[in-house]
Amino acid sequence: MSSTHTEPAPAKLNLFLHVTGKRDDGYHLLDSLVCFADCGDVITATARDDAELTLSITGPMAGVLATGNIEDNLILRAARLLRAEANVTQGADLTLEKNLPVASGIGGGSADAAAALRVLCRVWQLDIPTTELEKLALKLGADVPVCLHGKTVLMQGIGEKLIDLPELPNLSLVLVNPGKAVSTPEIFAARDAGFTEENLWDRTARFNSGASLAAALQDCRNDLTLPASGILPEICDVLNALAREDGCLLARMSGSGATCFAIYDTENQAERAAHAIAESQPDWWVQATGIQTTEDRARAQIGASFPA
Ligand SMILES: C[C@@](CO)(OP(=O)(O)O)[C@H](O)COP(=O)(O)OP(=O)(O)OC[C@H]1O[C@@H](n2ccc(N)nc2=O)[C@H](O)[C@@H]1O
Ligand SMILES: Nc1ncnc2c1ncn2[C@@H]1O[C@H](COP(=O)(O)OP(=O)(O)O)[C@@H](O)[C@H]1O
Repeated sequence: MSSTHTEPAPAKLNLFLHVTGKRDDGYHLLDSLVCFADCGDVITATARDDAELTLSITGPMAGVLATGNIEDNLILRAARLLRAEANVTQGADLTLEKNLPVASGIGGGSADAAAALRVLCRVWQLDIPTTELEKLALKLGADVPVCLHGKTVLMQGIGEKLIDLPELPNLSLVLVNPGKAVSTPEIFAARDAGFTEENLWDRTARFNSGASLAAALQDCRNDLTLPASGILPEICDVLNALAREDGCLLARMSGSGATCFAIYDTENQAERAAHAIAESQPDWWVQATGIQTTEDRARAQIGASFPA
């Protein structure tokens, strides 16, 4: 059996994000509908005979991550943690193809950490129960458990409570980032509103189209949009650019920003919107995409990557 394996690290989307409380340690309690886009980073790992862990970073968004302190990368932090907890003596050579903008509210680092845990379990042939792996994931960041889970869920607690939901219809999405990073702790700290009630989302609801899902999402919001756009006003420009394109059913920020997404009525409209926005704003990151379905996840199990 080959000792090289590849795992996709899909972009995480918070279709809504309600802040419902705050813990004594400063972490916020969330209620968020999370799904995964059909685009993202890609992690590859090859087992080594010695104990070394290496990481090389390629791809259009490698930038600061490749020139910064590589030891701090969430992929190596995940690898070190897994190796220690599972008493592994082998090392691994890892590569990250960085396609997602960094610090952008779509969980790039968290998705990478989760994919690193998954790929290393395969490379090192570890059979760790999901609950144990999720506990380990939480030590790496509040968003890592949901990225490890990789399915549409209602995420609560600080990110550790994951409630499965009926599958969503595929969506015609456009993701846009204005090319500026925002800091998650800074956005939470800038929030001065009260808290939103928990459990506003009907967990049994099934949607047969993007339009019916978008209609239900109108009753929800992203509670971090106000503090984030106070810090980075370009977020309002991104939301306006998405909203004014034909067929836009909903435009909203994901996570702590600055990436925003819009749901369009048809795939053609999403493609046209992406094209128009990219043309008028060449410095923005613009991506037309769908969401991960059960079929996509099944393909991922056999090492498939994302569509070009
Ligand atoms: C806001 C969310 C929503 O999905 O997404 P992103 O914007 O990161 O994509 C996540 O909760 C981000 O999770 P993650 O990026 O893993 O956060 P962590 O590294 O654990 O925490 C960074 C900092 O953010 C704040 N934080 C994070 C999560 C949370 N539930 N409450 C918080 O207050 C804390 O100040 C914490 O010190
Ligand atoms: N593999 C990685 N990809 C992206 N960011 C990483 C990675 N490893 C460490 N980081 C750091 O994690 C922070 C959060 O990045 P990211 O997870 O992309 O943000 P967000 O969760 O808001 O999308 C950044 O400051 C970045 O420097």
